[in-house]
Amino acid sequence: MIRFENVTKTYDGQSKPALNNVTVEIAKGEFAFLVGTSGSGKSTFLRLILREYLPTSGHIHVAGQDLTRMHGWKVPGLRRRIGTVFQDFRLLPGKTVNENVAFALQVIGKSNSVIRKIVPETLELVGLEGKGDRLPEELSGGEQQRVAIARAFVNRPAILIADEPTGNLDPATSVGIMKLLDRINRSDTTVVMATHDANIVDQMRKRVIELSNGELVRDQTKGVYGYQ
Ligand SMILES: Nc1ncnc2c1ncn2[C@@H]1O[C@H](COP(=O)(O)OP(=O)(O)OP(=O)(O)O)[C@@H](O)[C@H]1O
Repeated sequence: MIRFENVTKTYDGQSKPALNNVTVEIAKGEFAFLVGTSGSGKSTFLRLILREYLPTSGHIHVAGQDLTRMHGWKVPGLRRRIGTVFQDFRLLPGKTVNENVAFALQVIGKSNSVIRKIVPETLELVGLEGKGDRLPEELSGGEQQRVAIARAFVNRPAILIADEPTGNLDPATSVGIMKLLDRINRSDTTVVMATHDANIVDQMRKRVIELSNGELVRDQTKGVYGYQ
């Protein structure tokens, strides 16, 4: 589903690469944690999957397409197949939960009747039934992250990318969010999650890919966080 072949990414004006000759493959339906100290290249890895940047060298294949050869007009189609969740939720303020989730369907041209059916189904899936008319600012952090996950998943993407999704949440709330991501993964969605949350990684025992100074230094099935 995601394949990096000798991928190096050096940002403009930098001498040191943010990612250095990374080769890795994440299969359809897998759940992979991306760990590493601050600045090790995790966000760069995720942004390359979304084709926010092209690699400086190497090749990236996502959902059967070679991103280095992909025409720019195809990028929105690629991103429709990838849901994204971030530490800071990134919900639209002043829009209700229903509107936040519906927005993801409106931009891809789904009809109102489809939206009226799918939005409540997805809110129920993430445990927010009955909260569709609330505003994000009226919800707890954990609930806001559930809205963000509903919005990321409402279009049933092939891949879900999560960058520190539990970074702003307390441990108990984080466990709830991880159960939800696990459930989404079991519905055959490939999940790649960058995290600094050692407890979560140690509890979940999923694949762990570790970056250090832009290099892939560990790739472990049923892995642990593994460093301080
Ligand atoms: N837009 C950019 N321009 C220049 N350098 C960048 C840019 N984005 C990231 N970098 C650099 O690339 C390296 C990797 O950064 P990246 O954000 O991928 O790390 P990270 O592992 O996600 O860190 P964190 O855990 O703090 O989010 C760092 O040295 C960073 O300073």
